[in-house]
Amino acid sequence: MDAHSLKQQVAKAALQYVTPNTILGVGTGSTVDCFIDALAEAGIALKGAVSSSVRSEKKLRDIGVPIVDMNDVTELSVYVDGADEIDPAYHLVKGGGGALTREKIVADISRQFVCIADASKLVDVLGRFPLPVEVLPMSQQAIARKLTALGGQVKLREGFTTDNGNVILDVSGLRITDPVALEQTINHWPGVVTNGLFALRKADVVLIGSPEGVRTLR
Ligand SMILES: O=C(CO)[C@H](O)[C@H](O)COP(=O)(O)O
Repeated sequence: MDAHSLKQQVAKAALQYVTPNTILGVGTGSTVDCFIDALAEAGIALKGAVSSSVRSEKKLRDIGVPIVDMNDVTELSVYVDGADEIDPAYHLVKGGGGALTREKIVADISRQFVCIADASKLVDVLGRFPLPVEVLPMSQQAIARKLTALGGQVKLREGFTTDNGNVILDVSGLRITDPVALEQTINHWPGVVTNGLFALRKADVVLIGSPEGVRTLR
């Protein structure tokens, strides 16, 4: 089974968490693209969606799902999104697509975060995938120095601006044994918008696609 088929398989499995005629939280990435395709294929009618990126908003509109402003909802029952890494406690690294801040905001107001990914995303310890950190452009150098002092190698994501008008620093070489502490530490630095650790608000359900079928971890 190729990588795209695994994404399609796990995306389809996430449909069981979708209640028709409700407002759904929808994340960003190639697995979420497959999920939006699966929604269209299954003909599930939604009242609307709160989405974590301009990219997903466009794709949702194209299949006829109305986009709902985050300020017009108090809570979502379900948020479906992908991840770049998942540890055994369902802490995540996200932000490979650069949508980490909006993803964190939407996940935070959702009762259930359903994470969809293929088995290659499972790790024992987070840190194999470079940790994305969204920063205000004026603080780029100051934050890069602090991240380097933590032991990471810091690289500016060249030519990329987030949907919020900021830049992303990708930090490789970290071995993240205490994701909650690291998430809090980095987020306290002035100039950081947020980092890609989803440890304080982690996934509630993880669906893993593999050639043997979809596994549900909760
Ligand atoms: O966090 C994300 C975007 O900011 C994505 O969920 C993450 O990068 C996984 O993407 P993909 O499904 O393409 O592997």
